[in-house]
Amino acid sequence: MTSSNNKIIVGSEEWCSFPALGIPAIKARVDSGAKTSSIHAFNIQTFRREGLLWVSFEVHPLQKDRRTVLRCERPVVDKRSVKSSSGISETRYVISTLIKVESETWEVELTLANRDSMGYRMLLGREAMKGRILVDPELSLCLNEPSKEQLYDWYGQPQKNKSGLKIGLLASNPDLYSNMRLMEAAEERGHEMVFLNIKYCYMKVDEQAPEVHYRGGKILNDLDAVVTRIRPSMTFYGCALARQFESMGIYTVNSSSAISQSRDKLFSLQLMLKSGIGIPTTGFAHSPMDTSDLIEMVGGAPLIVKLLEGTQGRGVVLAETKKAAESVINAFKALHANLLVQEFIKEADGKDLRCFVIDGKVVASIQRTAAPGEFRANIHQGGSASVVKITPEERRLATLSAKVLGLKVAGVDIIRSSKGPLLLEVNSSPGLEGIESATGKDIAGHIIASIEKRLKWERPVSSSVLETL
Ligand SMILES: Nc1ncnc2c1ncn2[C@@H]1O[C@H](COP(=O)(O)OP(=O)(O)OP(=O)(O)O)[C@@H](O)[C@H]1O
Ligand SMILES: [Mg+2]
Ligand SMILES: [Mg+2]
Repeated sequence: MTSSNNKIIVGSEEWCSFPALGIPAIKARVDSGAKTSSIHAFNIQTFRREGLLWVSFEVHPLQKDRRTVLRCERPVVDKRSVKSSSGISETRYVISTLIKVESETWEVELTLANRDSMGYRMLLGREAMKGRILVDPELSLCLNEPSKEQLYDWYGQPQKNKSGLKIGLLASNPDLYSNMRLMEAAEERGHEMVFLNIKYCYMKVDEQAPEVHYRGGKILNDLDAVVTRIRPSMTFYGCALARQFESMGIYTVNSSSAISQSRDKLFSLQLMLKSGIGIPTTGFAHSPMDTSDLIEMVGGAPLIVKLLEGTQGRGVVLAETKKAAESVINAFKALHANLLVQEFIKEADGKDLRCFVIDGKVVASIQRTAAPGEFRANIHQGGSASVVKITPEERRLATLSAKVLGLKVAGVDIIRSSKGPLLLEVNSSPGLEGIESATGKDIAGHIIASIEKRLKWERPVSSSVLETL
């Protein structure tokens, strides 16, 4: 349908295609409120071709279907930095490519977004529609809609037989970004993932036939692997469940022993030191009497006092003078808390590194920078994240720390001191949001891939005809 001035009339959602990207059909949400158009892209990687910066990325052209994947390549025409509400800066690449709507073809700019826009794989913004399209928001799907047969022809029959792995996600909150991404990545790679709420699992401790049951009485006996994402407050019970799965011969990542070990901060730092990993000079105490000696032990003020139970930067205090240090330690003492005093690495200038280690390799790293006037780089304390290139020494430190604790997946925090990189801590359930949005990498996919490798699972040859497009 066209208007009197020959513009194409569209409704709120329409099918279009991108001939130069090899996308024969994709349904777009028409959104004149957005300036630029965007496409939901993942596994975004840049490379150089004939001196130009190119980007390669994958697209799921069909809604609610993560198994159909197209890989596309285009030169980068622009990079835009978008800062999310959580303070994470994200680089979005912009490409220019041909769009085809009905029988008309023209060049448009597309932002590669790594989030679904309201369940649509693409968003058609007003710049792309300028001079060519009129929107009637009362209508939808006014243009030619591809038939089911046509879609099968282009994208292959939907696969019915499940040949993937069955993986459990042992965690507490299915709505957490990290957990949603793991579920998505497993499905994307052809597996079935079930969310197992730690609270709803119970077990039969039996030498011959150990079992895990799930709320309602279902016996969990058909899992190939379990991804363990245990929050600190659930360490005891979560690790007991992980151990139970292990005794049933199910592969766990991370394993129960590695998690319990890494949750004990004193023990894990002692293990690190034994392997020659450098940490800031640290003193440990439980409600100490000899406050003054404790302070001298780590070189005097300024120093850092940490509650052993703290996370996300809570319970970490900078004491600038000996007096301040004494009062903080005495206050913690009154709480009968386990505490740690540590040399303050001033030259780190409010920055630290988070290296994400999977299977002995650093797959992504970010630098976290504290908000002005703050020394803690935690995102939860207003810090911001950016991509960083780490040195070979930092890489070694990160992989060795994960290895010493036996963690297949680890978030290793490193601080840059004048004596070289020092280890701050190792996290056995590192969050994915900060690192994925800052680097654009599919870390969840990496985790699932490491399970496939360990279980020697091979991807069945795709029945689709995508290669020929
Ligand atoms: N010795 C130190 N010198 C300088 N800065 C430090 C030191 N220790 C910690 N920091 C800063 O404070 C932040 C928080 O410290 P740390 O990571 O030890 O505790 P946490 O973040 O509460 O624990 P978790 O990461 O498990 O949530 C670090 O990210 C770092 O920026
Ligand atoms: Mg900590
Ligand atoms: Mg930390």
